[in-house]
Amino acid sequence: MNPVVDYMLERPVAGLSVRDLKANARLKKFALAFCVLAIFALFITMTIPPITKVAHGQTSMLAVHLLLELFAIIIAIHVVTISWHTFDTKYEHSANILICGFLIVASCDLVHALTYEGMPPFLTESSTPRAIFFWLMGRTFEVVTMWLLAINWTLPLSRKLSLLLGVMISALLIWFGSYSIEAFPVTFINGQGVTSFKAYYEYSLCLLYIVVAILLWQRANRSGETRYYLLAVSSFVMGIGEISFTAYVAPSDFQNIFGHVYKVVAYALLYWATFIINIRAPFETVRKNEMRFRYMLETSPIAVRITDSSSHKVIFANQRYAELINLPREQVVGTDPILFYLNPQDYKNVLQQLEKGFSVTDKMVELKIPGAQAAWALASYFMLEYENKQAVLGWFYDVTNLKDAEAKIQHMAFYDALTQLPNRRLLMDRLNQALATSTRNGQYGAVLFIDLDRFKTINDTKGHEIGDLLLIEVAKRLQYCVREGDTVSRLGGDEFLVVLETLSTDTDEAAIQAEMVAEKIRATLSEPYMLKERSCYTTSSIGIILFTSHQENPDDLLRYADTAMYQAKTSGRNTIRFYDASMQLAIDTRAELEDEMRLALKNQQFCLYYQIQVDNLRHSIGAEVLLRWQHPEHGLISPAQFIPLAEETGLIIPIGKCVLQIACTQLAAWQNDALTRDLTLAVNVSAKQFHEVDFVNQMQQVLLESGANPSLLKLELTESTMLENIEETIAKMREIEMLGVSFSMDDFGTGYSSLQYLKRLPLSQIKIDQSFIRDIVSDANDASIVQTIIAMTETLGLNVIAEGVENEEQCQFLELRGCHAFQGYLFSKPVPLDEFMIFLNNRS
Ligand SMILES: Nc1nc2c(ncn2[C@@H]2O[C@@H]3COP(=O)(O)O[C@H]4[C@@H](O)[C@H](n5cnc6c(=O)[nH]c(N)nc65)O[C@@H]4COP(=O)(O)O[C@H]3[C@H]2O)c(=O)[nH]1
Repeated sequence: MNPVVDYMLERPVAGLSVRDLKANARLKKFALAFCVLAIFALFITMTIPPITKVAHGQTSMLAVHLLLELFAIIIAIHVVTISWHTFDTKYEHSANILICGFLIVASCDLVHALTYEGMPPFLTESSTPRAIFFWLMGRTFEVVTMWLLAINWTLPLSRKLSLLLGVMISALLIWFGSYSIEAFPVTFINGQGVTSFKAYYEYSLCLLYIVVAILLWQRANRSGETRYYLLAVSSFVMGIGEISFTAYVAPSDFQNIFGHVYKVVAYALLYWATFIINIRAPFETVRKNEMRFRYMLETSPIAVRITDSSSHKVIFANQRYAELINLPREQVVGTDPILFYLNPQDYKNVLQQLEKGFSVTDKMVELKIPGAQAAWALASYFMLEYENKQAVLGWFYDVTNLKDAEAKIQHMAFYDALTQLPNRRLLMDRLNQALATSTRNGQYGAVLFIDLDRFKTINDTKGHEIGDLLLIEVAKRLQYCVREGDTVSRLGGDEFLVVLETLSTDTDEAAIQAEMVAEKIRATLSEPYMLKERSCYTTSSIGIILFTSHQENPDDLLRYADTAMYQAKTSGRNTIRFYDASMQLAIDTRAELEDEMRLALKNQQFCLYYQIQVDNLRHSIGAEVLLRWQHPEHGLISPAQFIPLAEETGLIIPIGKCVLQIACTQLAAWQNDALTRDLTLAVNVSAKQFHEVDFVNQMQQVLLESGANPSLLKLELTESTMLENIEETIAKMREIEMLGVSFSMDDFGTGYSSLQYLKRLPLSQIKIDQSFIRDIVSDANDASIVQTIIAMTETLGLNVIAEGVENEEQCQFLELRGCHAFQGYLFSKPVPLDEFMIFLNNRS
């Protein structure tokens, strides 16, 4: 038998199992058919004249009657006894009614049989009216009992009191029927048959029986309980049987006997109903419960196993257990469970605990699975009696997937997904351990910070896929270069970190050892790579820091190694550098400066100085704006100190925007003053700023917002800025030129100074770098360079201006060579705006 299939049949549908529903449907058909048959039989009976005798002679009639009545009496007593014994079961609500009611019915029917005409005297003489009285009482109490049953009424009495009530009513009726029958209406007249009282009484009973039958039928439909259908049919048969008791003339008439037969049939149905209630139903419930539990076991996602506690062999296992240990179900029974434990001691300990009377719950066990990966289960064990044997019940909740997921999560938390190397978190942990070991044994350790040179270029030019493959290959090579106890990790991007342990106790020796490993790494990483059939090359810059005691902080060690790596990078890449404290100081200062610069921008500590530009007649022709940082602690800071870092960090972009805005606003303001109306303003623009994608838009916007005259604005770009991506630069310069803005090439002469490029660039002016001006009078070389530059600008039709003019000799020299614009301390140093305005006023 398959418990699952079996359970499905027993599964409740609207409170009833499929089986119950089918059985009820069958029973209903049977009941209805039975009722129709009973009516038909009655109809036939009623058409037969009443004189027909069924028995030959009085004696045989008595025997037949007694037999028929005995059957009913036995069943009535049966109902009483079964109800007595099932009083405490779920049918108890009807039990006390049945005890009391059917005890009266049984007593009445017994005395009815004993007082039947022709029977020997019982208490008094037997007679038909007496027998009829007990008959009518029996039926009356019977129909009332059934009615109470149909409406589910309960006698508020105990079992014993219900019995006592039944005995008392029975005794009262027997006494009345035996000694005071005269007080009861006449029911039978010899030779005439039953009286109309008796007939109407029977008709009333018939009606009541039928009403009760209907009520019971409705109850059966509502509850789905089979017994109510049977009780309903029983009541119906009893009811229509009553009609035949209205038709006989002599007690031995066929109709009387036929009525008794109906009663026997009705009682047979009653017996069936009580049998179902009291005998079959409990077994049925037990069977269903058993099936339900089996089903639960079979469909349980938890593996269940029962082992004999003496032989230790499996005596029961559900399907899930068979799946868990990867064996066909039929092979599981008889196996020794200990064979499946990865650590058999686990199971032995469990058995010991159980023997001591303890249960073992939620124990994590690892199971050996034939032909498969080991499984993890959360197991609980209990002692149990199973099929009369002492047994061990084991529940196993398969947590292999959870364990795998846990391992995966742990791996993800501590390992880099691309290279599978320990990540920063795990590295810090290992570094802490290495520091502790080093403190204990006094041996040096080392942190190697490895950064791939030009990895970004490889990534950009060859694609990220190749970049990823390169990182994976680098990880492999790094692991190959170190010992087993050392840690190789990836911090992210192209940065790797190696922690070397147990180096020498001597500093120099440890440094040599660390350098040897670093050199091996450097050489190995610079070997060519074949990635997706494409050859690829890279080198690495390695920074090293040695450590020896736990006083070192892992974060600091990483920072120092990073600094050393940076040092290696600035020393030309593909090199190794040990950490140097002065380098760290410089880096820290830089970092500090960067933070301060951001703050300065926020707090508007940047301001502009103006330096006059004049022509050969010393007339003011314009000015150059030069940035200053008014530091709250360090005073005025020159741009030479912060512009390079601002460029490196990108801060030059917001700073440059700010300069442009102030300069243009100032230019617009000058429009209203005759003294300044014609002055040009030169603004330095850094390469980063100029190459911003929307620089043209920025210019456009700043001009629009400020209202400055673009033709008076001059942007100073260095030669290197212009030559970086020359085509794009030219295009951009042309766009800006269209706005009316002109360009001056700053620091000319210090760079490439190619005539070919100069010709193509939309410049209006060239600014000779002050380094040539400084010694122009004394240095023939500088003099000839300046002369060439001036000649070149003439050829190209460009203006020329000399910066850093500090004395008259320099100025005259330049003038003589054809340079007619000057800027320098000879005229004025860069000064704040108010000073600049005073200066202009004084000059005028
Ligand atoms: N010894 C000497 N020096 C003279 C003389 N006349 C002018 N100078 C200095 O020469 C520098 C000329 O500026 P620069 O070549 O554009 O060189 C500038 C420029 O490249 C950059 N800079 C200044 N302001 C800005 C700015 O707003 N944006 C950008 N991107 N760079 C700026 O900082 C550099 C240095 O600026 P400063 O320190 O102001 O230095 C200025 C100026 O003070 C002189 O007769 N003798």
